[in-house]
Amino acid sequence: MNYTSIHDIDNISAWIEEAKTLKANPLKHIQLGKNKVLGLLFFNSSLRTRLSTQKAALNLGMNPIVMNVSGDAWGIEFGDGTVMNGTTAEHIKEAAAVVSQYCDIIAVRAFPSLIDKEKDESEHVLKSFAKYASVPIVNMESATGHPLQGLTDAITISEHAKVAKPKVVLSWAPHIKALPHAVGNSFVQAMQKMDVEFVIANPKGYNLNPEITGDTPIYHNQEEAFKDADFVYTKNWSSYEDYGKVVNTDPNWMITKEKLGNAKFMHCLPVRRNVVVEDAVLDTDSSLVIEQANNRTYAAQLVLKKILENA
Ligand SMILES: NCCC[C@H](NC(=O)CCC(=O)O)C(=O)O
Ligand SMILES: NC(=O)OP(=O)(O)O
Repeated sequence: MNYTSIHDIDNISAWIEEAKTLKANPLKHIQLGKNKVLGLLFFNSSLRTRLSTQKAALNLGMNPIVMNVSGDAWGIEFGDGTVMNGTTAEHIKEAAAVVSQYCDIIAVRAFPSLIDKEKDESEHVLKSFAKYASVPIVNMESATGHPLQGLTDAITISEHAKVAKPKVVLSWAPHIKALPHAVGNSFVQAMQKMDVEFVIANPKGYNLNPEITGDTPIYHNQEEAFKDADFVYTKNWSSYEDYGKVVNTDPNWMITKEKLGNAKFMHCLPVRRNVVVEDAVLDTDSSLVIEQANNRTYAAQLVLKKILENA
């Protein structure tokens, strides 16, 4: 069993309930991962994913080993039949096979280029690991998805929902850099599986991949979208249409306390204060961001537990 996308969740309510059970008693399955090794390979920066996934492994009695692949490892070639006379020193065929001998599960973080849409959408890094590794693969944020985050967010919303079918808004917010679509995509996919009223708010030119958003309503008017919201999940992403470009930095899309009203604020972190969201939101009880980051441990622990049980 691999965990590479929100679609790998067969029954989200059951997964959420099991994650809550793990959270209540995190060390209950400390024997399950005994003598098993989790390899964490990072092609990009991380704070939460790197630490919470290790913590999850430790809670299951596994031994995590971590590598910053970009920079520390040899440059990995992903192309088939490439004459490797350039900057890459070893092929994914060898790298994945070798790492599989050291690890019982391999977790990978590899962000998109945001330049070559087709290549990013092919998920060539994650898929190559899945193809050439002989052990299960976990996605720690790939070009198009961040399913550990999406599962975390579903757990957090379930914990904080005060009504049977809460209204959840995914809102784009400004940022100075071109950011990936992965977090937004996985959040959309998670909410589509939940019993919530779900809408998206983003400026024109910022619609996410329509194959992912499907029939989820998209508003270009933030105020209208926020009406009666219980949860406002905020994230910047670059344009999908004009792939990887920053086509709008309108500060009026920043989340303020006034706009939020009684809704809870959510963000995957890291967040740029007073660009994406004002201090007045993050520094009050309206913000769930620290609790979300805590739930990363239990989402990862649930995924690792399911993989270990399947092995
Ligand atoms: N893993 C959570 C988000 C990671 C990444 N954010 C960033 O790159 C923010 C960088 C910055 O603010 O400089 C993203 O949007 O996918
Ligand atoms: N939310 C999240 O994935 O954070 P990191 O990028 O710090 O791992």
